[in-house]
Amino acid sequence: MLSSKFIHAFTRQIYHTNLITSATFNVIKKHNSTHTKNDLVLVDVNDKTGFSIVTLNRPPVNSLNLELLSAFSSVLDDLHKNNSRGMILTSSSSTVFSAGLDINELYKPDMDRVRKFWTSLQDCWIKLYGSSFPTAAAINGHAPAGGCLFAMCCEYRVMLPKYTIGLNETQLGIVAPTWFMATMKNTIPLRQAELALTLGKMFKTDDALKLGLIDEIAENKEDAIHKCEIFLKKYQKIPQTARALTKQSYRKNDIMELENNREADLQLFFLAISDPRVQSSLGKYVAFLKLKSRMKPILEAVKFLKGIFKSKKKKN
Ligand SMILES: CCCC/C=C/CC(=O)SCCNC(=O)CCNC(=O)[C@H](O)C(C)(C)COP(=O)(O)OP(=O)(O)OC[C@H]1O[C@@H](n2cnc3c(N)ncnc32)[C@H](O)[C@@H]1OP(=O)(O)O
Repeated sequence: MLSSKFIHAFTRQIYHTNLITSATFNVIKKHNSTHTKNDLVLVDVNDKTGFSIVTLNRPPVNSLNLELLSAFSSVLDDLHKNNSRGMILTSSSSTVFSAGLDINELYKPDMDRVRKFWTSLQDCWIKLYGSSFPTAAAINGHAPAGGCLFAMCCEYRVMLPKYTIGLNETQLGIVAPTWFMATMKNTIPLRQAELALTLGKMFKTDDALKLGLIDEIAENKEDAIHKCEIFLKKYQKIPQTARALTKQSYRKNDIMELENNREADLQLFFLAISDPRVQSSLGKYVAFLKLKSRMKPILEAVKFLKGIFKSKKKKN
């Protein structure tokens, strides 16, 4: 049976696509500017296509904290209300799409804040995965864990070469929630999803393409956005309501599973982060990331010296 919330969402969709007149679309058309949600999420509507480029903008790595998730959730509401023609999700970083959940939200958490954090993550997933408007991701950098999740929620993925994408949770000693797994099962073949999830595997761009985790490779961010636009334009000839309801029907079991069990999912999350073994893994991971970040200049210097050494050897 459909949950009342889901029926409401469907009804709202029909209302939006059938009853809201072109006046709503004109509002979008007039605004060809960049809107900000606390600067953490930038929205740029193209007046010719009606597509919104939504840019995650939390340097250095777009790690998903409460504030970023709340801003993103509110952007998704706005796009829905404005009957958006389509969304392209990307990042303001030149090397990272999103580093996934902000580990600082999970490690030694404040319980009041972490409740809001997880609830916001649930909101974003429900709104993005079940959005009435078509979505594509221009993955212009690494996309581990939550970054991969948001990319997989979109209906089409274009990625730049030499980056990595995947649900790496098991490598951190944590278990991806069932709705993360469901999103991956909806994206790549079941058997491959099981292997990828249990191994916590991160895929390089080429391998992600072979697996079907992404749909295309682009030369640069501009090309990625262009390829996403070509994908979204395919829907311009398809009646909006039929497209939206087909997508939502396809994804409804996964969405209803979470909609109907939000509190249980929250309790499971609390249980996981209260486990001393999980906290210990997260603590080690935070320390590893910090060390890696501090070692960067040294590693880069070593790489540079190696390069000089190699070219001198070639000359001799
Ligand atoms: C318990 C149930 C919950 C289950 C669900 C979990 C889902 C998740 O999303 S868990 C998060 C998993 N994310 C990762 O494993 C990614 C970790 N980060 C990286 O692999 C790399 O940072 C990167 C490949 C994304 C980028 O590499 P790059 O060399 O460009 O940057 P770094 O020098 O590594 O990082 C810069 C800076 O950012 C901090 N940082 C990186 N990732 C996170 C993060 N996820 N949360 C918080 N902070 C992060 C890193 O420590 C550096 O900070 P400092 O310069 O201040 O040390």
